[in-house]
Amino acid sequence: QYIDRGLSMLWERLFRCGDSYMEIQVDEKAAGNHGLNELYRQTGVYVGSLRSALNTQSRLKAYRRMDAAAISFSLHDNDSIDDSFDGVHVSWTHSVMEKENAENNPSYGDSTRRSFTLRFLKRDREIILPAYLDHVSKVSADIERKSSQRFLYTNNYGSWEVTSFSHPSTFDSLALDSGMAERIKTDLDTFSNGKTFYHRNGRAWKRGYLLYGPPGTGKSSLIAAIANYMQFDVYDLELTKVSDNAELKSLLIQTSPKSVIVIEDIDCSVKLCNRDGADEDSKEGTDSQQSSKLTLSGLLNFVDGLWSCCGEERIFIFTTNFKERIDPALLRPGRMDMHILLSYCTFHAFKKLANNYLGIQDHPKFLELEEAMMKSSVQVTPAAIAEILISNQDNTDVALNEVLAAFRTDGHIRDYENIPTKHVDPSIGDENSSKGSHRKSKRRYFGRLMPVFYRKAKHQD
Ligand SMILES: Nc1ncnc2c1ncn2[C@@H]1O[C@H](COP(=O)(O)OP(=O)(O)OP(=O)(O)O)[C@@H](O)[C@H]1O
Repeated sequence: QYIDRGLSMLWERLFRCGDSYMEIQVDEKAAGNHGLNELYRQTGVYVGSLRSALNTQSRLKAYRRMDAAAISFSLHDNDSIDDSFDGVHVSWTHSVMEKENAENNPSYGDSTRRSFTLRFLKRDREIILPAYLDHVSKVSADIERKSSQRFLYTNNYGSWEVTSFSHPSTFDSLALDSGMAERIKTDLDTFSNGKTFYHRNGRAWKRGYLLYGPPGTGKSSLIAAIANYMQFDVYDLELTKVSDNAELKSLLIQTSPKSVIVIEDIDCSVKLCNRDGADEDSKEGTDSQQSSKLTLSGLLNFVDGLWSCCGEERIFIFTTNFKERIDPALLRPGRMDMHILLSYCTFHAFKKLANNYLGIQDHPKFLELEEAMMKSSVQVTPAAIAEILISNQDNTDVALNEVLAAFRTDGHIRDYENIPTKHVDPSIGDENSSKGSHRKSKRRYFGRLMPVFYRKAKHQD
């Protein structure tokens, strides 16, 4: 096999020797003994990810990084693989030379010298250099990010505490209105591919989403789905645990690029002072008041100020049950670019939940259900429907009858607009505060909200 391979490489070289080729060697070690060459490692990841690697290679190397969720592949020693970029054909060869051949070169101290060689026609050099090598670096960084463990950070008075993030929510599991998932995914894709656009227009490469709507309509689940779609880490910012603007800035600086920064229930997080640093009772803000407090202008700067650009490709997400209670300054484009209403369960969303929890795409009862949903004077959250379906997942008929009953019931009805505001004093921002216990119970019951049905609101967005 080795002789065959050697002969075919020799034949290829002889055959191509008349052509004007250019070769670029990417050594494992950086020139001048400066440690390992990052581009070598990235090339290994890249060539192993090429579709042709699995389809055409007769042998590959497999490995798993310490923090990686998936197995990766790389080229075997002295094998070659083809690739194309912008219509140009290139090939990579992974060469491994034993010490006898490498010992004349003092820069290689260990027993083997490994390198990748990129080969392409000289006339294509304008296309390949340096764009193709940049492409190799970018693709491999994306692959590594997607296959590695992701993290959920929560702030605790000035620093982030970290735990692994493995929320299962995806755009496929979410029950959303028709076309909404596609619209959000398109926006995320445009954002993700928009580095040049943002830089050319002098804008920070960040995007803000406001998710609003009644409790139990999937705001937290959508955040998890967005983070999973983008393969980003999540920073869950609890404003009640931020003592002042300086601390907010310091937390922001500690976040990494390619992350989602979330402030849930922004309307009830803290009683923010106005933009001048004065709260509603005292309109005369001073400099010292501003720095010793968390103010609205501190929060505005967090989302849109100079420091908000300290890490690239970041997504800010605010959630609220009451959009009208948020200061308009926070909501303007550039801060919250897309406002997404998550509302009560429509028939379209219900079918998704029925598929998720009962495994059915259609049922004779669906017609009756659709009619009941249209005529009903009550509205049911996806969380409540999900709860009914989970409790009756072994019996489809019972589950569907209970959903029908929910839309025909007069019991458990609340007026959504009458839910009290959950404002709390920032000075009591601990787990015993009403906000703290709201968030605590929300975390405890994540996915298990009590079924509460709401009367149809008179003025819905
Ligand atoms: N649109 C949805 N699609 C699928 N499941 C949903 C949806 N909405 C709610 N659920 C289910 O209900 C549970 C609670 O939803 P979630 O916490 O995302 O709601 P929320 O809108 O963030 O509520 P709150 O305003 O109280 O924070 C989820 O774990 C999920 O199982």
